[in-house]
Amino acid sequence: MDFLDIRILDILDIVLVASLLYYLYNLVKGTVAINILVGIIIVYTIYVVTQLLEMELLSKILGGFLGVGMFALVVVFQPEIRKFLLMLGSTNFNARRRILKQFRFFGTDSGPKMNLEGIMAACKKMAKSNTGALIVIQRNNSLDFVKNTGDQMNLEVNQPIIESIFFKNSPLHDGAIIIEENRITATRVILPVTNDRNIPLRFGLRHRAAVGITEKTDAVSLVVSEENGQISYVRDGDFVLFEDTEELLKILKKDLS
Ligand SMILES: Nc1ncnc2c1ncn2[C@@H]1O[C@H](COP(=O)(O)OP(=O)(O)OP(=O)(O)O)[C@@H](O)[C@H]1O
Repeated sequence: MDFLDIRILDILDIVLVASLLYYLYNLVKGTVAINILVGIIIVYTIYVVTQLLEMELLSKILGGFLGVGMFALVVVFQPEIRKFLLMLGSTNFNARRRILKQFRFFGTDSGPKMNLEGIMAACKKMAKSNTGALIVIQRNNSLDFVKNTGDQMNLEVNQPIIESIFFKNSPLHDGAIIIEENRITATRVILPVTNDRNIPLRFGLRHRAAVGITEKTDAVSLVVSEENGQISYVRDGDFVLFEDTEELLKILKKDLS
């Protein structure tokens, strides 16, 4: 049968469309654009149904609307399209390296191992003393576009360094730090803040910034609240729940392996 004749290219086609939809969903999640997207999907579904039922007039009207709508979409989604292209263009080569690592026979490690124990120990200590902190760990997408808002650094990650950066009287304590490949590459970074209205009001700008960067990129962020010493972990624009710091360390190791 013809439809069972699936080629490798068809599978690749499906995977590419699925990843495009995933990227798109990540971009519009939590913004008003999601409502517009749902509206378009509804109009398009009605259009397909009217075509199948051969309802000439309605399908012509909807077809015309969708045709003109394409141009309107570019205008309405201009910020999202810009972010999408930025995200695609800034994907660095760590992902490819990681995939290759999976296939490597003799498992020689590429790149330095992340000192997650040091980061967690620092977070625990800062949580005890109610020291606010915002740590962003880069994964595959480059964070260069936010790094430029802060000071470039090149420090190896360890507990005392992180604690001294966020120490209340330190000139570097404001904003976020960026960690890539076990090095702190920027401090005092200003992150994009999420527009998500579902985030509880008790969370201020530090938490909203942690969510914002993980919505726009695949980075993960750790927040220590200055107000109550609570540690939060944010991934893909959502707060990840955990019982204690031991469990959080395990989740982090899994996400960053
Ligand atoms: N866009 C941003 N990017 C990076 N850091 C930010 C941003 N906005 C705020 N911060 C940092 O968060 C700090 C505290 O902000 P705010 O009190 O609103 O956060 P919060 O989420 O209530 O956190 P906390 O529980 O620690 O008070 C600021 O002093 C600043 O260092």
